[in-house]
Formats: sequence, structure tokens, C-alpha cells
Amino acid sequence: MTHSISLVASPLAERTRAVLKRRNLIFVGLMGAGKSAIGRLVANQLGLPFVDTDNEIERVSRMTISELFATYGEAEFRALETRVIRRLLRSGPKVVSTGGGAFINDKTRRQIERGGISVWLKADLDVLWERVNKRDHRPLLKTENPKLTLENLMNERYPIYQRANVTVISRDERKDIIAAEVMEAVIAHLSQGRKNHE
Ligand SMILES: Nc1ncnc2c1ncn2[C@@H]1O[C@H](COP(=O)(O)OP(=O)(O)O)[C@@H](O)[C@H]1O
Ligand SMILES: O=C(O)C1=C[C@@H](OP(=O)(O)O)[C@@H](O)[C@H](O)C1
Ligand SMILES: [Mg+2]
Repeated sequence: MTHSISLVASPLAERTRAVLKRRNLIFVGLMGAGKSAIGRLVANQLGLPFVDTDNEIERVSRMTISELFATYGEAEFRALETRVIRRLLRSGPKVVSTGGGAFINDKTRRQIERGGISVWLKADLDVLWERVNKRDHRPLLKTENPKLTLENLMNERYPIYQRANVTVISRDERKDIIAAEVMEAVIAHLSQGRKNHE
């Protein structure tokens, strides 16, 4: 777990911390959406611990995600992912970036729903493709036509990601701007919740 504290928290970050209280902030969405990058940035701005579940899985298994898929298959990877996420979400507050399939798994999604506020980083196919095609560490994209695979995953998964508490559009825009939009959306969501309970 990395824990970095910004020297000066912005007013936006302070307001977000105040509404978040002890809840976790959990990033979900497709590969390339920016969960790992934006999650880390938001954690840094909030002065909260940050965990990327793929990194945590690699740490506990002492294998890379690709090695896990190749050696044990996707089903075992999902079981490990569920266990790691359950443990991480037991306490808060922290920022957790999940791998793209976590929220799609029924068991894991229920844990996320109970464990904090979920943020879907939603992006269109060209944005995702532009980002993922530069690296080859994602086993699900090692297909003959990875862009089509990504498109198929979008069609399957977007109806499920839509259940997240908050949606922010991830696009060709500065990361700190996307991070600020995440914080605004979290504040709006939690303030709305408070109004409904009054
Ligand atoms: N707003 C952005 N602008 C430019 N590049 C971005 C942005 N958000 C993410 N990226 C880059 O896109 C790539 C994929 O992002 P990553 O955080 O690994 O996505 P995910 O964890 O959702 O798969 C990384 O190289 C990351 O730095
Ligand atoms: O979409 C998926 O099922 C996966 C996404 C990956 O994480 P990122 O979304 O961070 O790339 C990683 O967990 C694994 O390769 C499976
Ligand atoms: Mg990631």
C-alpha cells in the first residue's frame, strides 16, 4: 500500500474528505479507462492510502497478472481478486483501483457495493484503444483483433458498470482535471444521499 500525503490539500480535496468520511473510493471501468492512474492521483490529493488491486494480487501471488492467467486461468484469477478486494475493503478510508473485470463478477461487485463509493471511469473505444495498445501486459487483449475484443467487452460490461454510484467521463484531458471531476461527482453523490435521508 502506498500512502502519500499532498503537502497542501486543495479546498476540493478537503470537501471530498469531509463527505467521504470513512468510506472507501473504488474505481471501476474497462481496461485503459485510467483507474490506476486517476485513482493514484485522487488518493494523493486526498492524502489517503492507495491500492491498485492488480498490484496487490501480483504482490501476494508473487506472479504477474499474465502469469496468473497463463498458469491458473481466469476463474482462479477472479477468485483471488475477490479475496484480495474483500480484505482491502474491510477498513477505510482509502482509494482502491480495481482491474476491469472486478465489478463484473457478482460476488466482487457486491463487496464493492458494500465497501464504499464506486466510481465508473467511462471512456469511448478510441480513447481506450489509444491507451491500451501501447502496452501488452493485459492477457485478455492477446487476441487476433484486440480492438474488436475491447469493443465486445464494452458491449458486455457497460450495462453493469452503469450500476456504479458515480460516473465520470475519461477522455483526452489532463489527469488532474479528470481527478477534480471525480471529486466533484463524489461530493454531489454524497450530498444528494444526505438530502434524501433528511
Ligand atoms: N486523462 C488521461 N490522459 C492521458 N493519459 C491517461 C489519462 N488517464 C490515463 N492515462 C494513461 O492511459 C494508460 C492506461 O491507464 P491506466 O490507469 O493503466 O488504466 P486502467 O487501470 O483503467 O486500465 C496509462 O498509460 C495512463 O497513464
Ligand atoms: O478487464 C479485465 O478483465 C482485466 C483488467 C486488468 O486491469 P486494468 O483494467 O487495470 O487493465 C487486469 O485486472 C486483468 O488483465 C483483467
Ligand atoms: Mg489498472
